[in-house]
Order: sequence, then structure tokens, then C-alpha cells
Amino acid sequence: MGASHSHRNKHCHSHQSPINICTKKARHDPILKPLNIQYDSKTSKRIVNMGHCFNVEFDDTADMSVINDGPLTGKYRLRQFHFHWGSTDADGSEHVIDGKVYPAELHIVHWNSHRYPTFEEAAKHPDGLAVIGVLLKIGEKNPVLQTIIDNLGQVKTKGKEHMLIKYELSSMLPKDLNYWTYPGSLTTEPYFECVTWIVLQHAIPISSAQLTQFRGLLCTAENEKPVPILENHRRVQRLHDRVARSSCT
Ligand SMILES: NS(=O)(=O)c1ccc(NC(=S)OCCc2ccsc2)cc1
Ligand SMILES: [Zn+2]
Repeated sequence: MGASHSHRNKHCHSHQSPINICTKKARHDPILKPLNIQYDSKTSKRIVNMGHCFNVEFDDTADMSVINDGPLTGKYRLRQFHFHWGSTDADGSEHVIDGKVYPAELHIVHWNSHRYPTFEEAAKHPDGLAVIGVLLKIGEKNPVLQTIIDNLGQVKTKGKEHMLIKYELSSMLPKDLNYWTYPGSLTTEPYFECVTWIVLQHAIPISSAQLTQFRGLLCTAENEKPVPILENHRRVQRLHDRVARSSCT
């Protein structure tokens, strides 16, 4: 679409996610700060089968688990995390790094409680949400992930939920918090362009056997013919006028 339509572009779909991140073009921006992550394990509440994925939800009624600094202004409150995966280990991540696809991706969803009263309100604004994307690579069994996987049996069918007490989300993150950041969108309905994406440059391990258990979740309800959630990742979107920046050289 030519420049003459850029006004229309502005309001519709020019900042969609995920994208392929060309690491050579993602320049280091010295204004970017280190990411500050403060998660309180007491805020973990439950795991829910959403039908297209499962969400691990947190108590976001106050600024107890938050992130700030990095590319952000003010505090963003932890709401939920979830994963995207593929039907085989050859596919699955949403973000792609220099054309390399990873077998899965973790999304940790936060909303701007500094400026907006609720998640729903924040999701209507470009600075409303901040999602940390963590790429997963096939490796040794991940004990922190195993705690989540051990609970999947309790949420096998769509709509089922199960309590999750004192989950230490911070222990799932890599030590190295260097990241790429760019302005984008939700990668599922309603695709709102409200996300500051923070994609970590260091991947975390998951074993192939653990990943297989994600595919055992059903997108159907208890009383329906069982259909597994074999994959739930969106294809990469056009960059348009955007630039991805790096937190390090
Ligand atoms: N895959 S993603 O991280 O971009 C992502 C994150 C959140 C959501 N949606 C959430 S948490 O809420 C859905 C309902 C809603 C309400 C107002 S805007 C969206 C969708 C996709
Ligand atoms: Zn996601």
C-alpha cells in the first residue's frame, strides 16, 4: 500500500506480530535500560485451558508482580503467561530470529497499570501491554516447566481450570535478560496493536517429551469428541515502518 494510504495503514494493520527479527538490523539503542522484573510467587492463581492454548493466570489487582525499565515507561503488571507450539519440533515459535524458527515460545503478558485502570482499557492503547517473549529450544528436561506440565492433566479439556499455588515464574527466565524490542500486536484475536514486544535474546530449554505433552491438551470440551491442540502459532507479519532495537551491542 503506497504512502497515500499510510493514513489508512495507521489505523488498521501495519503493526502486527509476530515478526522475523533481523539481528543485524536491530541496532543497539543506548537509551534502552536493563529489564527490571519483580515477580511475587504468591500472585499465581490458576491454570486455564483456553481452547487454543492454556493460560497461567496471576492476581493483577495490585502492583505485586511487575516489570519496569527496559523500553518501558512506568510499571507493567503481570496478568498471565502462555505458550505457542507447533505440530512437530520443527515449528512452533511465533517470533523468528534471522529466519530461524524455534519449537515453542513463552509469552508473559503485562499491562500498563501506571496509565490505565484495567487490562481491557490498556489493550486499547499502543503503550497498553508489554509481552516478554522467550524462545524455547529442545534440550534437557526443564524442571520449572515440569511443574506446569504436571498440572496439564487437570485442564485437559476447554474451559477447565486448576489452582496453581506459589509458582516461581522468575525461575523460568534465563539469567541473561538482553532483549530485542519493537511495537506490535496481540498474535491472536482480537490482534489489537497494543503491545511493546520484549523478545529475550537467550532461549530456555524444553525436552521433546515435555513439548509433546503440550500437544496432548484438547481444544474440545469434556463432552465433545476429543481434538488435540496440535499447534497454535501465528505466521510472521510484515515489518512496514517499524524498527526492532537491541538492548546490547
Ligand atoms: N499471544 S499474545 O501474547 O500476543 C496475546 C496476549 C493476550 C491476549 N489476550 C488476552 S490476555 O485477553 C483476551 C481478551 C481481551 C480483552 C481485552 S483485549 C483482549 C491475546 C494474545
Ligand atoms: Zn502469545
